[in-house]
Amino acid sequence: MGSLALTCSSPSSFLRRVSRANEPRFPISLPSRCLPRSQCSCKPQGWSISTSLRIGCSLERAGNATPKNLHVASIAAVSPEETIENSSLPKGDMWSVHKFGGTCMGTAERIQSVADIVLGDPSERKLVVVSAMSKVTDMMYNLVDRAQSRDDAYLSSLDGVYEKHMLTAKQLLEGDDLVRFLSQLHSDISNLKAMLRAIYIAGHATESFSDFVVGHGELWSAQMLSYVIRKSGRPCSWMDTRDVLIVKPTGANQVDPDYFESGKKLEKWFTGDIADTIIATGFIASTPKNIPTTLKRDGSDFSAAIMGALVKARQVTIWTDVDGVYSADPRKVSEAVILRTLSYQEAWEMSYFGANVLHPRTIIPVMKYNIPILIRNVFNLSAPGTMICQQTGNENGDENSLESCVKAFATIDNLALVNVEGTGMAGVPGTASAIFGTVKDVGANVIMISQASSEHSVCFAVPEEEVKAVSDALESRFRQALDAGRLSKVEVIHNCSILAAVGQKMASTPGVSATLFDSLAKANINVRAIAQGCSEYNITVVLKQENCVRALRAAHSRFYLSKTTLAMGIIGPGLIGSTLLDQLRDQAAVLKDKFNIDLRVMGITGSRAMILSESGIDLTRWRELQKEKAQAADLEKFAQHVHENHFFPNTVLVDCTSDSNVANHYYDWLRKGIHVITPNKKANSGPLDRYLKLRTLQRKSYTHYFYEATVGAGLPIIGTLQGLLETGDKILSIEGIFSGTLSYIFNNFKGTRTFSEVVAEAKAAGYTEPDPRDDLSGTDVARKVIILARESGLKLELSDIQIANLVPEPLRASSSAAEFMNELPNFDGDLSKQRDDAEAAGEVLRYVGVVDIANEKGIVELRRYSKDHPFAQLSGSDNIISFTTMRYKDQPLIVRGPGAGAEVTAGGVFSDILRLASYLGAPS
Ligand SMILES: NC(=O)C1=CN([C@@H]2O[C@H](COP(=O)(O)OP(=O)(O)OC[C@H]3O[C@@H](n4cnc5c(N)ncnc54)[C@H](O)[C@@H]3O)[C@@H](O)[C@H]2O)C=CC1
Ligand SMILES: N[C@@H](CC=O)C(=O)O
Ligand code: NA
Repeated sequence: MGSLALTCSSPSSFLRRVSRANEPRFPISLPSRCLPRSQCSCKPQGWSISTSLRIGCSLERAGNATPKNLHVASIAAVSPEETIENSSLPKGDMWSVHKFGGTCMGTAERIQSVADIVLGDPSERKLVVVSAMSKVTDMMYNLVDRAQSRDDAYLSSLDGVYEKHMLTAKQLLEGDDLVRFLSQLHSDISNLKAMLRAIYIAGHATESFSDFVVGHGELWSAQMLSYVIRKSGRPCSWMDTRDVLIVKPTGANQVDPDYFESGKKLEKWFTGDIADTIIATGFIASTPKNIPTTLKRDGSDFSAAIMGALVKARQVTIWTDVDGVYSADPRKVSEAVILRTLSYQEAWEMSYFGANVLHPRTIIPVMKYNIPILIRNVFNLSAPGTMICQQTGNENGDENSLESCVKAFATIDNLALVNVEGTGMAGVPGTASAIFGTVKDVGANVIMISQASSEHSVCFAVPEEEVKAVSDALESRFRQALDAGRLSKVEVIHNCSILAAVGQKMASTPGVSATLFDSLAKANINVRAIAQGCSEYNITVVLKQENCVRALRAAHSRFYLSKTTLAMGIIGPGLIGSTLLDQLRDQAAVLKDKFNIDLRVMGITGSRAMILSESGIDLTRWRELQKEKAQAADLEKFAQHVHENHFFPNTVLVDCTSDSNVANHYYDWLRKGIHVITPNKKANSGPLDRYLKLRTLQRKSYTHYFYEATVGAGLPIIGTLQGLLETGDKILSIEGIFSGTLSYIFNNFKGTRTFSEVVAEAKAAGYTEPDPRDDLSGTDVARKVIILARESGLKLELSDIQIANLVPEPLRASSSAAEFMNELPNFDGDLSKQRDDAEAAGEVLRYVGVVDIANEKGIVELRRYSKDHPFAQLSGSDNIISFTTMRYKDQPLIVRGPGAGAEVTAGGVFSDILRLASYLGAPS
C-alpha cells in the first residue's frame, strides 16, 4: 500500500474513499475544507507528494512512517474515464492486450506455442493476460472444498498441483530460471499447505481464503510464460495483477472494477523498469482493502478487457480454441459459419443467450473506449477470427439484405413458460408489479416477458427448475383474484426453449420477423410466445424444447445460408426409387451451386433392409452401402431418423412403393410436419374417409403432400387439373388413356403379334405395375380415374367404378406376378379376336378411363375408336388426357406424352421435390 487516492467527485465520497482505502493501516485526519490546488502545501509527516497528472497532489508513503495528519490540498472532480484518459502510462507506442485461456496454457508445448505467438509479433507493446493451466482452477477449488470438508485427500491433491507445475516447468525451463521458478513454487505450495491446514481445522473457508488459494494457478502460469519469453532474449516483465487491479464486490458472485484506483496502481506499477512485453495474471485482483480476490468464474477474459481499458489498448485479442464466433452452435447446425465481425451489442446478446462468445461483462470495459476485441484460434493461426467492435458501416456486404441483418442464432433450453391470465388484469395498475414482485420473492430469474396490449395476460419464461416455486407463489399471492374469477389461471407450459435471432441491423430492416416466422411455420414449428425489445437487437421466440434444434436449423438456413435444405428418406428403392436416387445423384451439385438447394438423402429403406446416415448418403455408392451397411428395415425408426436425427429443418419422405401399408402412414407423417411425395396411388385411391382426412390435414397445415406422378407419371396432369380448379374453371369431364402399359400394349398389339408377347415387352420396359395384373385388370387405370375424380370434387370409392377386366378369369387368383406371366400366353385368343374384329372395321382398340362429372361416375373400359381419332394416333407408352371444362368446352385441353417408365416417373417425383423446395423458400 503505497499511495492514497485523493481524487474524487465530491468531498464526501473523497472522505469515504480515503478512509476505506487506508483503514485500518493508515489512520488519517482530514480537514473540513480543502484548499485550492494552487495553495496546496500538504506534506504530512512521513509522506511525500508525488507527481500526479490528475490532481494537485497524491501522497506517497516514505519508508515505514504512518502519517500523523493529512492536509488535503485540492479535490478535483475526476470521473473514471478521465482517470484512464490521463493515465501516465508509457506513451508513444500503442499497447495491445492478448489473453490466453486455460486450454491455450494446457501443457508445456502449448505454453511454448503461446510464447511463440507473442514472440512472433514484435509490432507493438503487449500486455499478455493468462489463465491458469487448464483444469488447475478446478483443482484449486477442489483443494479448498476438500480441506473444508475435512477430507485428508486435500494433501495428495496439493501434491498433484505441485507435480503438474513442476513437470511443466522442467519441460520449459532450465538453469537458474528453473531453480528460481521451482523455489517460488515450493514456497507457494508450503504456504498453501499451511493455509489449507487452517481451513481443514476450521472446517470452513472464507471467500477471501478461497480466492487466495485458487488464484495461484494464474501466478504460476504467468511466471512460467514470462521465463519462457525471457529465455528467447525478449525482455519481459510479469505482473501480479493483485498489485494493480482493484475490484469491489457487488454481491451475486460479481465484482465491479475500480478503474480509478486501478489506474493509479497501474501508473505506479509502470514507474518501475518495465519491458515492452508484460505477462499478467488473469482472474485475480485485490479488494479496496488490498485483500486478494478474484474476478470470479471465467474472469480472465474480464481481466484482459479491464487491462485493455486501463492501458487504452489498440485491441484486445482473446485467444481460444475455436476459429471465432459461430452463427449458431456448430454442434447443432453443421452449416454454422464463423462471423467475421460482430458489434459489441450483438456479442453481448449472443453471450446472454449462452453462445460461447464472451461474458457480457467482458464487453463493457472495452466498449466504453471503442477498443476492438478479436477472438482467435491459438491452434489455427490462419483463421482470421471474429472482430467484435463498434459497427457503423456495411461490414457484411449488402446493407439491406436479410442475411446481413441477422447475424446469429442462439438458444436456451430447460425453460418453462408461465401464463397469468384473466379479465381482471386489464387496466389495473400494479398487476405486473405484483406478479414480478412475487417471482422475485421466490428468487427466480425471469428470462423473457411478453404481454399483449389487451393486458389480459402476462406470460414469462423462467428456468424449469424454478417454475414450481413460481407457480405456487403466484397461486397463493393471487388466491383471492383466482377465486373471484378476476384471474382465470396461472398456467405453466413445461419443456420450452428460447430461440433468439440476433443482429443489430434488424432494427432498420423490414421483413426480418416475417422471414423468421415463415421459416418456423414451414418447418411446422409452433411458436408459444414472442418478445422483441425496442432496441431490436434480438427477436426471441419460445417454442417446445423438442422442436428447438429443428427451429434453429430452419431459421439459420433461411437467413444465414439462404439455402433450402431438405432431408429426404426414400422408401422403396425399386425401379422408380432407384432411378430417382440416380437422378438426385447426378443433379445434386447443380442444385446446390446454382439454386441454393441442398438435398440430402438421410435414409433409404426397402421392405427388408434400410441404410441410414447422419449427414447424407453418398449417392454414388448407395447400392454398395445397401449391401455393406444395411440394417433390418423398420419404417417407424426410419421416419424418426430422417425427421429428427439430422441437421436439416425440413423433412420429406418419398414413398416409391406401391404398398398401401406405407400409404397408411402419411397422415401421421404430415401431422408431425414431415412432407410426403409419392408416385404411389394407394393413398389417394384408397378408402374415401382416409383420403378425405389426409387432404383436410394437408390443407390446414404447412406440410405438403405432392403426388403428381400418380397420374400420367411425369406428365402435368394433377397440376393442370388443380390449376383449372383453383382459377375457377369447372370440370365437365376427363377422358383419356391413363395407362402407359395399356397404351403401349394396344399401340403395339397389331398384325400377328400376341397379347402376352406385348405384355411381356411392356413389363420389361418398366411401364407396368410391379404386378402387371394391376394394369390389365384395369385397377391401375381405375385408381387414376378415382384420383382425378376426387381431385375434381367427386366422392367416389374404387368399388364405384365400372371396370373392364382384361385379366383372364382363371389367372386372377395366380399366386405371383411371375406365375401369371407364365400362364398368360394360354389365353391370347380372346383379345386377338377383338383386335381382328376392330381392325376389320377400320378401328383400333383403346383402353380408356372417364371421369363423368355430371353423372358423378367413373368408367374404365376397352373402346373401339376410328383410326383417325386422336386416341388412335398414340405411340409407345403415351398417355393422352383430355379435359373438357367450361373454358375448354369446344376444344378440350389435351395433355399427351409418355405416361409410364422409370425416367419420366422418377422425373415427375423429382420435380415434386423441387416444387417442395421452392415452397420452402428456394428461389423459383
Ligand atoms: N413404373 C412406372 O412407370 C410408374 C410407377 N408408378 C408408381 O411408382 C411406384 C413404384 O413403382 P416401381 O418402382 O415400378 O415398383 P417396384 O416394384 O420396382 O419398386 C417398389 C419397391 O418398393 C419396395 N417396397 C414394397 N413395400 C415396401 C415397404 N413396405 N417398405 C419399403 N419398401 C417397400 C419393393 O421392395 C420395391 O423395391 C408404384 O406405386 C407405382 O404405381 C407411378 C407412375 C409410373
Ligand atoms: N403402370 C402404370 C405406371 C404408372 O402409373 C402405367 O402403366 O401407366
Ligand atoms: Na403426372
